[in-house]
Amino acid sequence: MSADLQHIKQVMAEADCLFSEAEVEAALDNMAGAICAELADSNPIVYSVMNGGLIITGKLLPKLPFPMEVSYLHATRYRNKLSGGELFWKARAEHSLVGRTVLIVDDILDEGHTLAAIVEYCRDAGAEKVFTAVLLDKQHDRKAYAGMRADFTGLDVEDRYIFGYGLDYKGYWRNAAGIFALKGH
Ligand SMILES: O=P(O)(O)OC[C@H]1O[C@H](OP(=O)(O)OP(=O)(O)O)[C@H](O)[C@@H]1O
Ligand SMILES: Nc1nc2[nH]cnc2c(=O)[nH]1
Repeated sequence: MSADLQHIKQVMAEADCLFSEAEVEAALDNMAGAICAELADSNPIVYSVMNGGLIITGKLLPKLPFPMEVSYLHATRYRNKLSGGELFWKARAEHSLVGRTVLIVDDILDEGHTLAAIVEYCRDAGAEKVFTAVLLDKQHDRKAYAGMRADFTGLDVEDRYIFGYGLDYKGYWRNAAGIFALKGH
């Protein structure tokens, strides 16, 4: 086994589990109920924000029993690093958003620059209403603007480097079935 993979395994062995798979699933059920109450009759376009939004979108959407279109956006500002930089767009919307209700699904609202930029992009593209859903909201006072929250949030999480359920550690452990915090961060 390469030294790198040894490190990746070590990171998981030493990590703290903040939320179990069952706790995440319960949070997703709650989110689904709230989203359904708000958006069931809005014929939304749902955008998963790649890569981190992949797992939570796949888990959440089958819990929403109403018509919707589904696609993805790809914007990243961490690029497998532990701190964020400038937002880099890899894929934008292909649908016309004019007059549409849009739901953006991502794994985490940390500082919020990613979500803020995506919301602005959808509004500029003519969306009538833009909603946001994140599994995790990281608790700190470094948000893009004071009091920033998604419209739908699964769990509040402490101010540490998180991985699992779509969130990566150096590109790994997006597949981890729980929410984990990196030792010492
Ligand atoms: O609230 P912010 O501080 O802007 O950070 C949140 C964003 O960071 C992560 O994406 P990342 O840029 O790591 O790309 P990835 O989804 O491909 O991992 C995460 O998936 C969110 O999209
Ligand atoms: N993997 C990961 N990506 C992030 N993007 C913003 N915050 C985080 C975090 O805590 N973990």
